[in-house]
Amino acid sequence: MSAAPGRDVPGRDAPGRDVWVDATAGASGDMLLGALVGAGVPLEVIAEAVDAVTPEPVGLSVQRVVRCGLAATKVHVDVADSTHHRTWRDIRTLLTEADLEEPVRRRAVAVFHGLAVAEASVHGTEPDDVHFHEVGALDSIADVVGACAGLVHLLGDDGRLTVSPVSVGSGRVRAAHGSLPVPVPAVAALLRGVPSSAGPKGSEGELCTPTGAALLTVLADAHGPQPAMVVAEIGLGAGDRDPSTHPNVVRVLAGEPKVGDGSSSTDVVLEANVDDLDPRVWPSVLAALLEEGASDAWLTPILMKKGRPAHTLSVLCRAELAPELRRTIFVQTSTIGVRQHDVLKHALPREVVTVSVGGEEISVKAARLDGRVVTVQPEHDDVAGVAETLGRPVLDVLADATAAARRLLLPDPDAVHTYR
Ligand SMILES: O=C([S-])c1cc(C(=O)S)c[n+]([C@@H]2O[C@H](COP(=O)(O)O)[C@@H](O)[C@H]2O)c1
Ligand code: NI
Repeated sequence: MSAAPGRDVPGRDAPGRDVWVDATAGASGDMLLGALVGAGVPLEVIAEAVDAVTPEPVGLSVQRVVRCGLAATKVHVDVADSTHHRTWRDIRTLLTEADLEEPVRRRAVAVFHGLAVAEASVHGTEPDDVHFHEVGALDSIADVVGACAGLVHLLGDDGRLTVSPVSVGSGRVRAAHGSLPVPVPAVAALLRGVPSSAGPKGSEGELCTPTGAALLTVLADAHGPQPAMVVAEIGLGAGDRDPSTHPNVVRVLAGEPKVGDGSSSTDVVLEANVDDLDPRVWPSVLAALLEEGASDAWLTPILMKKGRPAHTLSVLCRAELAPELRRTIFVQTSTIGVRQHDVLKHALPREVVTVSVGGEEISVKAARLDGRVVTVQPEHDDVAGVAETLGRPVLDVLADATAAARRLLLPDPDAVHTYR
């Protein structure tokens, strides 16, 4: 199998939006498509990705509908062979050979892989051999690929996807194997470790489908209430059902991450005092914590009880990462206790630009206050690498990179007090 030439979306200076998906009324693939279109994703973006994957034509159309009094968007997916069964192997081949943007392909493969693992675990088979039944039909491929393309369009290169607690419904539902309990087994497996509940009072039936659960869990960067953001677009996506108990819609809110005043920061600091760890281990502990998403990790020398020299390990991270990072601390150090404090973090909006020194590229991080650049910092690893390549002192390359970045970003780069 040869991979199609993937497209890395070159030159798309994606102004990444953060996205919050409200799945408190459940979610399915087509509801997510509707919500994405409602939030401003052009239908052509979704159609182009779906056409690249599906072997037979898939028709997509948009309808304005009302669900329990709320105006919403319904995306209809029209296919000819909606009962065709495919294995995960078949679908992986379709995705691998399709002319898709790489970020879309990566996500679609991950979502189907998540579905295959969940189905295999509940049916006692191997993921590669999972027959997707309803989920393998063209319309479900369209749901997954279309939703991935829509999300990539909104998120850009650096947006974050947060998903609310997921409502699953209650009762039983008819599927290929007869009547299944809700949440259906694949949904229950996919939602392991993620907040979920039955959902709106009085609602019956399947609110979250396996496709919806896979999209939400595999693609989410975080789970929780709406993060601090300046909302720009709102989309409500409808499915087929319109119960009287609640508006049966998924909501997508997209906007700018709210940074700059730190007023609703959800960061935490994890801390432990450690006096009995082989000091040679610390560098790999810090590296592992940073690799797993910590914003910063550091050691402070301290003098502990009984006059013992020791270290305080401090880890700054987003609140949702705390459980995983705490686990890493317990596994990789000798501590048997970890403290946790909430911290208010004031973060300036930052951007990364590329400058050239001696024909070599160096990334430079710049931060703005009230729209004006207040600091430029060349990435030290880049500087050191370029210094080695050019056979020049690191300090010289650092000075050249800083000067180049100042020329690029500052109105008067030579002024002594340019930043004020
Ligand atoms: O056919 C099978 S094996 C099947 C298994 C499961 C499990 O949870 S296991 C669930 N279902 C039902 O199929 C439809 C598919 O929904 P999608 O929108 O995700 O395609 C849904 O009603 C599931 O409950 C089928
Ligand atoms: Ni199943």
